[in-house]
Amino acid sequence: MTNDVLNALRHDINEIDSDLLVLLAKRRRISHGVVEYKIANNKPIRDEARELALLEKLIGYGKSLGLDAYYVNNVFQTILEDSVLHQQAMLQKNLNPDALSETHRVTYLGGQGTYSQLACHKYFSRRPGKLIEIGCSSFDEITGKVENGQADFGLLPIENTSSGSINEVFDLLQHAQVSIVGEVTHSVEHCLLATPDTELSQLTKIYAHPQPFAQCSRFLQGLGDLQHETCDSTSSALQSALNTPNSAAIGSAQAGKNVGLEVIKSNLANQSENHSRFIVVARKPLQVSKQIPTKTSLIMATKQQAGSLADALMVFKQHQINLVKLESRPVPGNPWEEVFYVDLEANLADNQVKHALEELKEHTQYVRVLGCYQSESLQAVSVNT
Ligand SMILES: C=C(O[C@@H]1C=C(C(=O)O)C=C[C@H]1O)C(=O)O
Repeated sequence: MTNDVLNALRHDINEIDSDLLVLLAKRRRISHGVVEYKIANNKPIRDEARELALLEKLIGYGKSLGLDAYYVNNVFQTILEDSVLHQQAMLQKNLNPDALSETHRVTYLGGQGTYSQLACHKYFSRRPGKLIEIGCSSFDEITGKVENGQADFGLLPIENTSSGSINEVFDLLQHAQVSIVGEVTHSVEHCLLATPDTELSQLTKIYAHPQPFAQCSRFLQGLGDLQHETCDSTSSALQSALNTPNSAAIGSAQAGKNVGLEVIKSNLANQSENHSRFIVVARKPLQVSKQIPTKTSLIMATKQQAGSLADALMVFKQHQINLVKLESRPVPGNPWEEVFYVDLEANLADNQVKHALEELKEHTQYVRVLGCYQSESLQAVSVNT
């Protein structure tokens, strides 16, 4: 094959890709139109029966065109997720017109190329307006900037599929005067990043934030006796690796590329599916439409007596409220006392949640609602392929 033939084929591929983008943009605009109907008719945003019918039809049609079911399913699950999350964000904007202004100042840990920045872009890409990013060097600084009005939103990682809950953030939520207004999940692909031509065997030191160290513990054990230096953020780990011979940092391939570091090993995390969930905090709570899946997060301290946690949890059962997370943390300054963080699959505006919170007071020393927000962990419809 000559170069000209290759170029001609690539030209055709480029044209098809552009056409696909035009069609995707058109599909998204039409799906935005559907929101108006759903608002006017008070219908849930998500229609799983429609999604299933659509996927089955597309998979069948795809087969007749020689496209395998797995491929068609994957492509359209991504399109549907985008469509539903965009519609939900539009509905939320409609309900809270003042919450997202023309510009939003968002603060997160570290700077360019950090997982926090990637999650921030993912969350705000679905929300119109100009993004002003403010990098911080600690979680305290993030909530501080939201509390004192220097930022409108803060992004905090709360849990990871490999390393579990991020205790520092749970502890911060006990006192910070902020409300949880959103969540976003982002896949985290840890790589070992070093200056060009550095070999794995030459490394004497690795820089990383404590979270990547925990999430890649098995890979690191296999490397033997290397020095580990913890950094405030992935951005500072990258800078240290840039300035120190025979060292590497743990971060995303993109973050490395941004600063001129190369990937010397990828897929470092203990679990191949490594995802982090971030919460979005603001000064004021938001209202969440009953037409979308919602989470309510609480913090509660049970009474110091036998069975008090079980009694508190029974309240949720009696009101048929599904609990999706329960985390306990010690109370600073009161050794052996615990507070519990609870995520409910429910809307604070629902009557059963209001009644449950009222009853919960009888079984607890205190209860505080941390926020009610749009749940972004969409469960994809399952289709036979
Ligand atoms: C667009 C709609 O809303 C959602 C998005 C869908 C889509 O993008 O095709 C399908 C069903 C709904 O979950 C709709 O109800 O038609």
